[in-house]
Amino acid sequence: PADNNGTAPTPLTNYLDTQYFGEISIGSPAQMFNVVFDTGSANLWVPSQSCSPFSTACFTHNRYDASHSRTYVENGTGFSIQYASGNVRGFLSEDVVVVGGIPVVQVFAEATSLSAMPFIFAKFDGVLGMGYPDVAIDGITPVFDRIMSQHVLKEEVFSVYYSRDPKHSPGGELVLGGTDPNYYTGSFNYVKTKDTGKWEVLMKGVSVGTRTMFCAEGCTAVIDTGSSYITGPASSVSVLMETIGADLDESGYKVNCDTQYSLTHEDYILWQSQIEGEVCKVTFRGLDVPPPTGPLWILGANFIARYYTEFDRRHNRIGFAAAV
Ligand SMILES: CC(C)(C)OC(=O)N[C@@H]1CNC[C@H](C(=O)N(Cc2cccc(Cl)c2Cl)C2CC2)C1
Repeated sequence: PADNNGTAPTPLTNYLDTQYFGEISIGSPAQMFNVVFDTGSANLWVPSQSCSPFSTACFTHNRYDASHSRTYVENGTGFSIQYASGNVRGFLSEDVVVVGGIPVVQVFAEATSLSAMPFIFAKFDGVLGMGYPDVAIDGITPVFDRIMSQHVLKEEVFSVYYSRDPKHSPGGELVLGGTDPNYYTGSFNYVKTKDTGKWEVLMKGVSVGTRTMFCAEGCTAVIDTGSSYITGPASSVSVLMETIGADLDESGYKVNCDTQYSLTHEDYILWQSQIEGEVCKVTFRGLDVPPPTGPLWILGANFIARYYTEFDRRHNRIGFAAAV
């Protein structure tokens, strides 16, 4: 349950600074799942026991077994999500879901097919969407809305800390109902959400040093805890990468590791040791989202790792503070 000051923390695991996930349970007795708490979506789905044996991505993850839960309620409505990078198909079920110790009766999707790309790379089992109900597929009330209607939280907010060091424990923390002062310094700077219904803000510009290079007249930025990187219109990102001397190859932008960056490079350079030696990946990606949704920038995990973020449903605003 929410602890005595009306907040409920969930520790997160940091996998390679690109996937941050925490544990929830579904069913009675509890079946445990690792989920990404994704502000860019608003549905809960986990792999299903009745997943096709040919779906590798399904088979290498924890699967929900309705027949082993005494609180399972059948629904059966079809469900599918089309991601940019893949898709999830299945059917709806209802059961008790426990997040941060708070139980809710929740309609969620049992995934019976998960596209190999990208889910074979996923260390998490499923996704718990923390977006607004407007984004929810099949009009399902999202988990956080079910928790808010229980009036157990001190504030109708949730906050996210993502560590920047895979060795740091915990790798991050989600707090329902408040913030965790252990993970930020200074005060919050609040930004109104663009039009309520999505965790997106009006970004006033993208600058390198003191020079505003893009979005000078304002553009949309999604604050997306479920995305690994910062993405922007491909043309803008390619100019940005040129400025920092990065080259593009099939796996994204790279720079050589000993180039000094006047800009806080640790915020967007991901050092990885690979077979062929050390590789420094730039965590910016070009991604052209077609209108009307796009063009937009997506500020993902590496942005959130730099700025402790509070998502405020009461005031439809997002707060940023310097992460420790
Ligand atoms: C329109 C709608 C379907 C709601 O859009 C979304 O749901 N949009 C989601 C927005 N947030 C990121 C989501 C995403 O890309 N992944 C895949 C992913 C991300 C990082 C690392 C890995 Cl390995 C993977 Cl598989 C889900 C896991 C969160 C899509």
